[in-house]
Amino acid sequence: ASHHRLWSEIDNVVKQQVAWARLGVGESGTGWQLFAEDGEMRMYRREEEVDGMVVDPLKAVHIVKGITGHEVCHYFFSPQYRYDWETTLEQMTVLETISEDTCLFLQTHKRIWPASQRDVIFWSHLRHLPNDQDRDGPDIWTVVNHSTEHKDYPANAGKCVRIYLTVCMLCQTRVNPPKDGAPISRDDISCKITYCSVVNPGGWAPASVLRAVYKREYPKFLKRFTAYVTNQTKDKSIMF
Ligand SMILES: CCCCCc1ccc(-c2ccc(S(=O)(=O)CCO)cc2)cc1/C=C\c1ccccn1
Repeated sequence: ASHHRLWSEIDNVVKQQVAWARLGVGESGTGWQLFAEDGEMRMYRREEEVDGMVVDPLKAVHIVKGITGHEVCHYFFSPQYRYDWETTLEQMTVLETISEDTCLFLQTHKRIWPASQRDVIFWSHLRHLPNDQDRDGPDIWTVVNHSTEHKDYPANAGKCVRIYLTVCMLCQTRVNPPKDGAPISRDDISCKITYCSVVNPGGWAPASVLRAVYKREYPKFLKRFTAYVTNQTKDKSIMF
């Protein structure tokens, strides 16, 4: 693809995020704390503060039957579906379509009492990392969202507090080929999802409020999003 102005930053952040996402949450001693479980979904966080602000990294691992990593990343990346699954979204603007797999978004999220309303500007990049180079390597589809600046939307100029985030949705598709050589159906596929996020809430917000928001909103978000993809794809041919 023709390289654009953000290309080198995107390439570096994507490589770093893929490596980070592929690190397991290890033994309990590694500081990751399981805080939510639902069926195959496990959600972990680390309690970290920067300048007295909560910036708890989050890592979720989920296994969803009947969908592929390409489908998960397609519905996570594409702006036209976002209002269907992102419940805390108040306003989303595509500031720039940089290439067919890279966009610049401005989002305002609904105010969560007692904190003030937040907005965020981030580039979003969809990438397929095929496993052809190393035979047994995993075939990965990923979307990385990473905060950036935009000259027309300076931080904290309006009513919203600007937040900063890095998010990685990393997917690996598993196929159990049917014994009788029949064509692969949705019963023969599943997707292992690793969702990582680090959000700096910008201006001050009470640690208890932030941790309560994350504890409530992240499990809801991942369950709702994956159910959305399942529902959108169930009658469509498989997008590998
Ligand atoms: C006081 C409240 C401060 C936090 C507000 C907030 C900040 C960031 C974000 C957020 C979360 C996920 C993304 S994404 O994964 O890139 C997908 C595209 O939308 C982008 C933004 C949301 C929310 C507000 C609520 C909230 C918190 C978690 C999970 C879900 N909602």
